[in-house]
Formats: sequence, C-alpha cells, structure tokens
Amino acid sequence: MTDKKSDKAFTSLLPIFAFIKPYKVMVASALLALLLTASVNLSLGQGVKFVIDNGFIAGSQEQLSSAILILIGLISLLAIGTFCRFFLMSLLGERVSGDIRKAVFNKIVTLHPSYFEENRSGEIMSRLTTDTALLQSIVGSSFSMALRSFLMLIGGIIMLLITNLKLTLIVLVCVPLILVPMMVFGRKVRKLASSSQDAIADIGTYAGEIIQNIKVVQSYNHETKEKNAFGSEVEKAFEVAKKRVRQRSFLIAVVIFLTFSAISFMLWIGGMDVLSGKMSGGELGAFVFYAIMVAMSVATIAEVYGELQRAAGSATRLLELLKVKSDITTTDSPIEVEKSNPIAVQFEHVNFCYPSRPDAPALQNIHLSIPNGKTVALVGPSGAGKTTMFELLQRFYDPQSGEIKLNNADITKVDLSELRHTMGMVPQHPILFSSDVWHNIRYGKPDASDEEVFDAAKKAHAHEFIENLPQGYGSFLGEQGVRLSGGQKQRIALARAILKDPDILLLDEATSALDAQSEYHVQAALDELMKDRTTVIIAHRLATVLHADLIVVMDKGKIVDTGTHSSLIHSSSLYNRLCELQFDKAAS
Ligand SMILES: Nc1ncnc2c1ncn2[C@@H]1O[C@H](COP(=O)(O)OP(=O)(O)OP(=O)(O)O)[C@@H](O)[C@H]1O
Repeated sequence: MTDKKSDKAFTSLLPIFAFIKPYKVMVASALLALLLTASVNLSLGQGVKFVIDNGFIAGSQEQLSSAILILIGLISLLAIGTFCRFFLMSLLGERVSGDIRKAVFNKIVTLHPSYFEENRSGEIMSRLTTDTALLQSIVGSSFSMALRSFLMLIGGIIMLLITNLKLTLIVLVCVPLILVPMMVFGRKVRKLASSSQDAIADIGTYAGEIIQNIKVVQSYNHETKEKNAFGSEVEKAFEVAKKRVRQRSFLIAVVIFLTFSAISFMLWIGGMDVLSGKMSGGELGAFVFYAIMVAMSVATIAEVYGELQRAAGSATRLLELLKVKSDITTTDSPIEVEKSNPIAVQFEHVNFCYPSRPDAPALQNIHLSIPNGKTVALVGPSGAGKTTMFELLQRFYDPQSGEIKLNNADITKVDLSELRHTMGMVPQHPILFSSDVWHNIRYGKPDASDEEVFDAAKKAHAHEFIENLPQGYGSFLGEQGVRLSGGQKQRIALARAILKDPDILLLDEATSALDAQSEYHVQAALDELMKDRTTVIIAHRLATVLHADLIVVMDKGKIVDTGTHSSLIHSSSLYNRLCELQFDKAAS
C-alpha cells in the first residue's frame, strides 16, 4: 500500500525530465563520468588486495611501490571522474531549477488576479524558492548519488561474492541489522527537521510583519510586547531544534556503534580464516573494503529515498501551478477594436460576483454608455462597486452575464494585451516600484526616450520636484516609493499614465486631501491627461464631479441615478447626501 503510494509520488517527478531533456549532452557526459568513478571505486578494492598480498605479505618493497603507484593512478582517475560528474550534475541542477523558476514565474504573471486571492502569496513565493531549491538538489546531486550508490551496491555485492561467499552471507545479514535502526531514527529526524523548518518560517513571517508595520508597533508602544512574542516564537523553534539535534546525535552514535561492531565481527571471522590459511590477508582487506562500500551505498540510497519523497511533494505542487489555466484568456481569433480616437465604452446589463463570494453580487444589471471623449464620474458610498467597474473594464475578472464593449467590440473577444494597451489606470494609492524615477515613469512605455519621459513628467507637474531630488531622475525611490510624499507619488503615477498615452483613462482619485499647492499641481496634471480622452473617474473631489460630463451614482452594486451635478443635486437624495458628506457643504 505504502509502496504503491510512494510509486505514485515518484511518478510526479517524471515531468521534471521535460526540463532536463534540452541538456542531453550534459546528462550523457555526467553518466559516463559516473560509470568511470563507479568502476574505479570497485577496482580500488582489488588495489587494496594487491598492496597487502604483494607488498606487505610478500615483503617486497618493489612490488609495494608499484602497487602504490597503480593505486595512485586509480585514485587520480577517480578524482577526475568525480570532478566531471560533480561539476556537470551540479550545473545541471542549477540550470534546471533556474528554468523551472522561470517557467513558474512566467506562469504566475499571466494568471487571473482571483488566483492570488485563493492562494496566499507567501505560499506561491515558497514554491518559487524553496520547492525549486529542493528540485535543484534532486537533479544536481540526489539522482546521481542514487545511481552511483546503486551501481556500487550491485558491483560491491558481486565483488563480495567473488571474494568470499561465507563472509558475504554474514554481510547480507548484518546490513539490515544496521539499516533498520538507521531508517527508524532517520525518519524521526526528518520529521523533526521539517517541523523545525516550519518553526523557522513562522519566525520569518512574524518578523516580516512587524518590520512592515514598525510605525504602528512603535506608536502603540508595543516594542516590549512584540519582543516577548517574538522571543517565545524563537524559543518554540529552539525546542523543536533541540529534539532534532538529540535524535540526530543518537542516530550517529548508534550507526557508529553498529557499523564498527559489524566490521569487527567480520574481521574476527575473516581473521580466523586468514590464520587458518583459508584466505589471504589481501582478500580480507578487499572484503572489508567492499563490505563498507555496500553498506555506504545502501545508506545513501535510503537517505536519497527520503529526499526523493520530499521532492515528489515539491514537484507535485510546482507542476500543479504550471498546469493552472488563467481564467482570463484571449480567444483564438480576436477581433479588432474599431479605431476611433477616443473610444466609447458600453456596459450592457452586466452582473458580477467575485469568485470568492458567489452569493454576493458586486454589480447588478449595470447598463451604462460612456460616449467617446467624455468624462464620467462614478460616485457612491464605500462598497458600491466603483472599483469593481474598473476591474471588469480591464478584464481582471469577467462578468457572469452581460457584456462590456469598446466601440461595439465585446472586450472578451478582443486581444487581452491590446485591450490593456488601450487603457491607462491611475490607482488611488499609486504603485511605485523599488527603483529610480526613470524606471517608474518608463513603466508606462518601456521604450520611451529620455525626452519623452521629461515631457510626461512636465505635463504631470512632476519635473520640477524630480529635478530637486538628490540624483534627479536617477533617484532611488525606496520600497513602494516611501521616499516621496503622497502628492509626489501621485504625480509620478500620472506621468506614467501620460507616457502610456492610453485611449481610455481610468482614474481612481486619491481620497486623502492634498495641500493646496499639490492639489493645484495634481488637478492641472489631470486636466492635461483627460484632454480628448474617454475618462472614467472614481470621484472623491468636488472639482472632479463639477467638471464631469456625466455623473453615475452607485449604491450596493447598482446604478441608482445618472445626470450632471446640477440636475442630480435636485433629483438624487443619495447624491445630495454624498455631496454633503464628501464635499464641501457650502459648495454643494
Ligand atoms: N477581491 C474581492 N473579493 C470579494 N469581494 C470583493 C473583492 N473586492 C471587492 N469586493 C466586494 O465587492 C463590493 C464592491 O467593492 P468595490 O471595491 O467595487 O467598492 P467601491 O465602491 O470601490 O468602494 P470604495 O469606495 O470603498 O473603494 C464590496 O462589497 C466589496 O466587499
């Protein structure tokens, strides 16, 4: 039963061969080196025999010298072969794990966003790093170790049988006697090692969260509390490690005792035979050599077996990830969006629930026309579904029913990258990468010239402050752009969108109030960006709704009213209330 289960587990390793296949020559050379080292290893036993019988026992200095020379020759061959095998296999392991990492990452970046809601990012990261590292050690060392040990085991047993039948039978009885306790303890150690790894991972997660939220920790004076909590996590990990270390030490002691006792027993029996003249001293030497080789091979195979089992788990997880199909794909024969500048947008009876909440409609029967070149403002209380409209427009999700059209072309039939190329999104919280200003603005158009970047920054009213940064456009902005103020981050994000020059602009306004000067700059940049473009804005500011051609009032996933500011202020009680709450009371 267990065997069947592990057989099944091992078959999950098979797809790795697809990644090894391109490196056939490397594998073949490594196997050749492996064969060489295994046969040299086996002939070393004969070398030992020769040295003892022809050198020591025969008492001939000359023969001893030539025997040692042959031995050194064999050892040199062994060294060269081992170098080739180790170098090629390790390189193959690195190469293959690199390829797997790339394949996994390439998959991840194309997956639909809801995949990341169902699967924790920490887990996906560990597939990319830990699981691939485990496969690297499998390809780079375990496979070749297992193969080498297998060859040596078979070869060793044959040599033992040739050398002395009686002693061989003793060895074959002794090996399991040593192996069984080793495997029992080994399994315990492995279990403890994996829980020890889990405990260390917990420590990492804990510290990561505290570092990320350090300001909250400090402002609530929670340093001591966090120190204690972290301390107890560390102690927990230590307790697990202590158990593991104890078991491991015990394992080593037992192995040493059993192995050397068995060798002593063999020497005793073999020594008796030598004394009675039934075998030569050299034969006994060679025999001990082969017996140790057989025992070591069996031990290695047992160890590698455990490792392969663990790797099978990793491989299964990785391959599962590689097999995931994105829910959002381009059809085989995509249609073109009729080119008109700007482009009109149409929501036709759209109904949508997030996959994680199939019973809670986020949008219900949304029917809305956004004429080309116009600005539409979405307003509504929190959770009304405004952001969801943007998510659907960019096809991060597809609606369960209804259609969204750009110039009458259903967006699910349009090429996905073409669709996203058409749109430019400026999120409420600008997303900046830990890099310099160049990289962050060029994200909108990677091949933009320096002049184009300057131009976009100027239009976004960002050029001046960027020039004043310590290294100008080459200034590093820190993780998530921590080295910039809120208004500055927004203007960088706007410059990025200006550089992209999209047909449709999706703008999620910042809710946090900017100071008058930043507000002026951001508004001026926005005016520039919205000129002659179809624009949808999630509006939080009075200036925006006043300028909008159409205001769409949303609540609980539905459109409740549409109109202009002056009409809605009379006709829509919700809009009226929102204005009072959100905008300046006097103005509304
Ligand atoms: N990824 C998600 N998975 C499940 N439900 C979601 C997800 N994102 C949003 N929702 C739910 O969908 C509904 C609409 O959310 P949405 O973010 O569109 O509202 P919003 O109008 O943009 O609100 P806010 O102004 O607060 O940003 C809410 O009830 C929200 O809880």
